[in-house]
Amino acid sequence: MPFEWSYFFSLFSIPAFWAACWTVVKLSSLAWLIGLLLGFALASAKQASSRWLSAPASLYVWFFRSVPLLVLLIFVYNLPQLVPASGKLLSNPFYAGLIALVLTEAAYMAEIHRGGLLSVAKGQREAARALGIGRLGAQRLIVVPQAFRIALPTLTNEYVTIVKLTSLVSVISLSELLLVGQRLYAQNFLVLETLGAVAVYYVLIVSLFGWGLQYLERHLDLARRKPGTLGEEQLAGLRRDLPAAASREVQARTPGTPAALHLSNIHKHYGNHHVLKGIDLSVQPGEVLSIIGPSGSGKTSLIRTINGLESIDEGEIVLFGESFIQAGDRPDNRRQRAGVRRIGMVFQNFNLFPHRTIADNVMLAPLHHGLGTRVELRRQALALLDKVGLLAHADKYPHQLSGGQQQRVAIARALAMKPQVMLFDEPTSALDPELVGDVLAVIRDLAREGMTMLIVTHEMDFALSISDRVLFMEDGHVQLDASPAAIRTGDHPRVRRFIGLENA
Ligand SMILES: Nc1ncnc2c1ncn2[C@@H]1O[C@H](COP(=O)(O)OP(=O)(O)OP(=O)(O)O)[C@@H](O)[C@H]1O
Repeated sequence: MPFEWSYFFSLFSIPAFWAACWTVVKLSSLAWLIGLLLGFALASAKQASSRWLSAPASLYVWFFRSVPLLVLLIFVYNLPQLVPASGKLLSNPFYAGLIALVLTEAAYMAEIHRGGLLSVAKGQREAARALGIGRLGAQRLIVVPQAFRIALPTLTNEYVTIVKLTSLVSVISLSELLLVGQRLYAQNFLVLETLGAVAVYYVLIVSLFGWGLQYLERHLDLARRKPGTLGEEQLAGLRRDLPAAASREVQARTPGTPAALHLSNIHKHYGNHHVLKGIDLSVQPGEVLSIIGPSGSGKTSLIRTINGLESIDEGEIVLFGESFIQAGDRPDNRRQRAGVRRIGMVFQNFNLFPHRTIADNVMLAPLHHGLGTRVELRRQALALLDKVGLLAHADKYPHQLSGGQQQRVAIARALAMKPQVMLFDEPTSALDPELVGDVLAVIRDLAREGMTMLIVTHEMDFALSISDRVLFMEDGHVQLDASPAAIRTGDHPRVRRFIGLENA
């Protein structure tokens, strides 16, 4: 029997098919959208620290990924036999189909979202926390946008899967494409022609929406965004409008003012590993301290405890005379968060927010904390970028900058919160040697301005030239706390050997 081409083509002008197309589009889009939201809630619950959230979410995902959609469809459609009150909704095959699809898809999409959430680096959350941004704010501004971009290609693919799965809803008599086709070939037996047309309708829907979602993907792909460097004329125009970047009050060292930081008897364990063994330390306003010592001596651990990124097991940290961190504190509590806002942190790996422009990175935290209007804060951000020599790059994304430039943006980002103390955790360790100088120059300028700073560094010449005091740490203890001059001239063979002032 020859293929009936004229009949095949006539199927594209049948209103029932176009109505079925619309049903498929509505059903798939709603199932995708609701599944997307529900899946995200499930993924977040699955990652929660509370078992009361993670256990039910895991159970849901496990169960609904295991049940075949066809079984679920028939079950949901027949549920009114068991729960008559549900009959109003579920006797409509569209809603019964939608509910079954959402139940299944939410389980799949939860796993896709979870993959996205897991791939957002830990440093992103830490950077948010160091800027005083709470857990919810960090999720909304930093984690979710990045996780969504990562998950989008797989989520797009899931839309295609849903469109095809809607053909199963024909078993509960929804007039979607397959059922319209089946009704036709049951009368005329032109099975191949009819199914051929049904296939074409599906391909049409998948292609149209697939292209739409691919366009969205491309639009969100940061690698494709390449804003240029601003020209001299633009820079001159911008500078005319900028406030001075004096971002904080210089702390006067007058007798009687409380120490900027006072650490007493700080102990820290990682499991059985005793990393900080009773650190006592006072830092006066405007003082610059460099912390040096062999690898594993506890330098990074110490600096991370000072802004609450690590908890302490014993001791207390007092900030400008006010209790800030105590052993046994609930992490990220209100008192700590208020203190953290007074401390700026610069990380070894910069931890810039890759989905935001450079200017947005700098203004994100002050905007979140309501420290000014968007216009004022953008001007302040541009002034800070000018201060660190990066105004021309304000509208670029972090991936367009060198490591040294990224680190200078990270310093500007920390300064935007007008901190009273700055912490630097090996700020130049991840940089090529030729990029180190510019970052150190920015830190040196801050020291000259009187910023209170603690700097973990392996740059010995820098540490000796910039610091009021150098702390030498070894095995969780501060072995020496002395001025650079005292280290140069004093009898400290171990430290002098470490610094390279004496041969081993
Ligand atoms: N999150 C962690 N979990 C378990 N152990 C850790 C953790 N962070 C650090 N440590 C351990 O604590 C010790 C001190 O680490 P820390 O990073 O503070 O040393 P450091 O002096 O900064 O070293 P480096 O100069 O190499 O960065 C090391 O032995 C390290 O392995």
